[in-house]
Amino acid sequence: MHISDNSCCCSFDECKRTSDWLLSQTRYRPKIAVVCGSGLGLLAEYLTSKQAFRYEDIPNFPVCTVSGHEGRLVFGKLNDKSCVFMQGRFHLYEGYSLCKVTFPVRVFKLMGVETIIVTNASGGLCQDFKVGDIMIIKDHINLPGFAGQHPLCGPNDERFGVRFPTMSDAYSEDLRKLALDISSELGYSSFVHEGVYCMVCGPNFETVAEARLLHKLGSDTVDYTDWT
Ligand SMILES: O=P(O)(O)O[C@H]1O[C@H](CO)[C@@H](O)[C@H]1O
Ligand code: HPA
Repeated sequence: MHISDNSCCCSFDECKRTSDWLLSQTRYRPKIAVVCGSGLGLLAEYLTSKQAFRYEDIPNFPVCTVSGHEGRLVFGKLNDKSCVFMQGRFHLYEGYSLCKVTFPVRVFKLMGVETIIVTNASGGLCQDFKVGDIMIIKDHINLPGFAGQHPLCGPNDERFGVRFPTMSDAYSEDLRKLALDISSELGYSSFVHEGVYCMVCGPNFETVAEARLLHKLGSDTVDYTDWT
């Protein structure tokens, strides 16, 4: 059997090297990671006792090329819990491989992170949504994945996870409920929704026909990112 040499540029050892480096540079041992999407980097300012690393100073880390993504990994405390925030993420349309785009998630896993909260600035498809509304992702459609662009394609290293991961409960029901309950307590229910997120490659925004199609397929928002 011929197996093509298309090896992943972010092997277990490479991810481990980055994870070990970070753990040697910080006393934080976060169990929670937050990825800040476009314009949302300010979320990291809520952390106390911050320790920040510029992406270019972290071994093996990609760098941000998109405006609105500062390019820092910020460790700190939120309500006394250790967290790590990505101030800026990586996109396929920047020219990065999916391996590189998802590299930080693998590094977080090796650092001991158990919960990841991803945020993004996406385009609304649901007629009920208004600009600035917040949607909590309950499920997604990985459109590039249907066409073979999937970060889990290639040889599988079981140390990261199983070959065929189940996706029927990809987004924690408990965390979604918590977010909705808190939104309601805060009086935010009119602009906080739950819905289905669709990933595409970008970088062009969708045509009207494409937006209509994605909505008909069951998507409420569309964006270029949430591989990370
Ligand atoms: O998903 P985030 O990183 O928030 O960015 C979104 O916003 C940018 C376009 O405005 C694109 O990069 C799109 O993916
Ligand atoms: N499409 C994809 N990504 C986006 C959009 C959009 O309309 N708006 C912000 N990010």
